[in-house]
Order: sequence, then C-alpha cells, then structure tokens
Amino acid sequence: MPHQKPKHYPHHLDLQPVMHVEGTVRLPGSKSISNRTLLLAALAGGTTTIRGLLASDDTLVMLGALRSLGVKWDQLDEHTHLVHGVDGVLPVHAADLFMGNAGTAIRPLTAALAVIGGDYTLHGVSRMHERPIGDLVDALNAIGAQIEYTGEPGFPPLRIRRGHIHAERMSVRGNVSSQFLTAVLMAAPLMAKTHPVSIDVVGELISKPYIEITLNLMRRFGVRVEQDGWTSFTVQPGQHYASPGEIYVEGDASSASYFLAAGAIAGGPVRVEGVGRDSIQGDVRFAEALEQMGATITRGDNWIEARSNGVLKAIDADFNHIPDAAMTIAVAALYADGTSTLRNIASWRVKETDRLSAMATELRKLGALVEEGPDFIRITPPEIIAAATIDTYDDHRMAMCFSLASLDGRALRGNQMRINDPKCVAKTFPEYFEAFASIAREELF
Ligand SMILES: O=C(O)C1=C[C@@H](OP(=O)(O)O)[C@@H](O)[C@H](O)C1
Ligand SMILES: C=C(OP(=O)(O)O)C(=O)O
Repeated sequence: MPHQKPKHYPHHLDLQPVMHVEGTVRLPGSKSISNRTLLLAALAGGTTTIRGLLASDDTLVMLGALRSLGVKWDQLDEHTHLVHGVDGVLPVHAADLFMGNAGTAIRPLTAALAVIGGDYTLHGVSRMHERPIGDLVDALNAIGAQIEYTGEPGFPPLRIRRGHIHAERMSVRGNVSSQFLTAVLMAAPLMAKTHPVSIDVVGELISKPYIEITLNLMRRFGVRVEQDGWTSFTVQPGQHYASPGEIYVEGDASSASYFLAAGAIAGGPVRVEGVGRDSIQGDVRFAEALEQMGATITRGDNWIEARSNGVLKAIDADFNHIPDAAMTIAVAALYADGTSTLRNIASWRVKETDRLSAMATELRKLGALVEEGPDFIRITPPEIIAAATIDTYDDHRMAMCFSLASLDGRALRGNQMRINDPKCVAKTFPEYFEAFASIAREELF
C-alpha cells in the first residue's frame, strides 16, 4: 500500500486519479467531544484523564484558553491529557483569549465565562468575526450577563465583564446554531445553585444530535438535564460537575465520512476505527445516507465499513441532523446516477465559509450542474468529472470533501485535482491527506 507523505503542506496539493480504495483508518478524536470534555473537565471538581483527545487547531485553542484561565493540565502523551478541574472557580479573572475559528470553543466559553464573571476578551480569525453569536449573547445578557461587542454587533470579538446573573427561566434561539443551546446548557449548573434553571428554545432547533452529545457528556460529569422534547430543558439545583476519573474520546464521525464515502465510491472495503454502533455522535448516521445511495455498510461496536455496489444512487433528503457530514454527500453526489438534493442545510452559510455558495462554485468547476437555494443544494453530476483547481476557503471540510473528486467510480479519466491551501485541514484533522493516501491503491501524490 503506498504510504506517501506530502513533503510539507505546500500551498497546493495535486492529487492523482485513484481507481480503487481499500484499507483501514484509525480516526482522530471527535472535535465535538474533545472540546466539550476539556471544558467540563476544567469546570469539574477533581482530575480527569482524557484519552484519545483530538490534536488539532480547534482543540489547541481550547487548551490554550483553559491555560490562560489558570486551569492546569498536563499532556501525558500525544492523545492523553490530565485536566485538573477548578470546581467552578477560575483562578484567573482577566484574560485575552484567542479562539481561532472554533465554534465549539468560543460559544461554550462565552457562556461559562459570562456566568462565572471576570474581565475577558474573546476573539478569533477574521472569519470568526463574521460568524453569528448574537443569539447567545442576547440569551445571556437577558439574565444579567455583561457582554459587549467590541466590533460588529452580533459577532465576536466580545468583551465579558462580571454581571449579576439571575436565571430561573431563560430562552435561547436554536435556529442558527445549536451551539448556543449547548453553551447555555453547559453553563446552567453554574447558575442553578439554589433554584432550578429552565431553558426554552425559541425557533426550530437545528443540528439536534449535537445537543445529545452535550447532554450525554454533562451526564458523565454528574449533571442530569430534564428534557421536554426539543423545546425546554431544566437543570435542578445542587448539581456540580464532578470528574468521572477517566474519559475516552471516540473517533470523529464527521472525519469518518470522507473514508466511508471513498469506500462507497471506489470499491472498498474501507473501514474506519474509533466510531461504531455505540457512538454518541449524530454524524454516524452519515452511513445511513450512503446506504440509501446503495453502498454496503457494516457496523461493529467501534468500527464502520463501506464498500461500493456499482454506481451510487442519487439521493433527495433532509440533512439538518448531520450538517457537517452532509458536505461529503454533496461531493459523493458527483458519482451518483442522477440529480441529488440536500435539503434544510441553511446553517452551511454561517460556518467556516458560506458553504452553500463555496460548494456550488467548486462543484461547477468539476462540470456538475448545481442549483443553490437559500437552504438547499441540487447537484446533477457531469458525464466525466473535469480536472480542476479547487479553492478551499480556509474550510477544512472543503479540502477534505474535494479530495474525493480524485476518485473515479464511473469512467476512466486522466486528470488530476489540485487542492489549494490543503493545510486548512488542521482545524480538525491535520493528518488527513496522509490518511487518505493510505487507502488509495495508486499513488495519490
Ligand atoms: O456542537 C458541536 O460540536 C457542533 C455543532 C454543529 O454546529 P451548528 O449547531 O452550528 O450546526 C456542527 O456543525 C459543528 O461542527 C459542531
Ligand atoms: C462547523 C464546524 O465547526 P465549528 O465547530 O467551528 O462550528 C465544522 O467543523 O464543520
């Protein structure tokens, strides 16, 4: 099996056509679980050993922020960290925190810091300053937090000062990002000292499975949340985060999607290890979409495998529950037997880039016919995928998704894909291209 490494991440990467993929990939840790676990371990009483933590830009910003806040942690080896919890009392009361472009860092930290109180500034890369946070700030300021915008209203950077929090009933909008509800939920035990805190969700909650991850991890740290459907959540008083001792971070189910799609498009079997039937991540349901497209999927407790069954079938489905992995379906749709429609994905517009527009632009470069709607994308594949230079918009998922366009499940073609700025994969998967090359049966680069 070719195991090449790109010499260094150059400013573009040329991928050769690959006719067959096969092999096993051990997944890096889940971003969503890693950053939640780090914050909960920091807020908890006791020391937590975290195994399988993701090492990437997004977790580095969380680790860096915790250190700036006086939380002590030690790295035992590449993926094992020991976090010494502060039991709800941060040692440092004033800090300037760089949040990169990590939604899973800035949103939960904003809520926790606003409730704990202090003098904090939170800022990130320029795209972070275009990603909305107003619904979260409104929810927190309405219960007495003191959060100000230092740039554009509704967006980071933020300045947080000590407020007078009183929340028995609060509300948060759920239709722009589920991370606002996640943030408020994770901060709720810090407010529910003597009375219950109820959180009402305003608007239709999107990306619901991410709330399940939040509730699951809160439970592991000793806090139970009462749930009334997806519209109301209550935390009873007197619950404290307590370290579970040791916690294992599953492999990243969104990262799994690229390898599973590769197996479904170009032979396989491709197996991913680290997520399986027992996963707490909604993105494992990506495999169901591949099944719907005709691929054969097999699942174990801690692995998933995909193989192709000839040409993929076009799909028309609602992808609100798996917005990240849905991007992989958009590129897999290039290999389908007809027009595919991905619906209810308006949140794509406010992520690392405007993903609806970026996806449409880049798929068109490959010859696809694309209709871009306010919250949907419709893709008719070309006869033969054209060679193209793909722009990635500083969006890790654009880079990872479009590596799949180097596969050829349908017809021989002698072209190559150029991926601009491939190093943007460092947000969640720094070794992505090496992992992709390891399942390619021909030289990838
Ligand atoms: O809570 C989380 O870990 C995430 C929630 C999702 O965001 P939205 O709720 O904004 O869709 C997802 O896209 C993001 O990558 C991670
Ligand atoms: C939307 C994403 O990231 P974030 O956690 O920054 O929202 C993503 O990883 O696709």
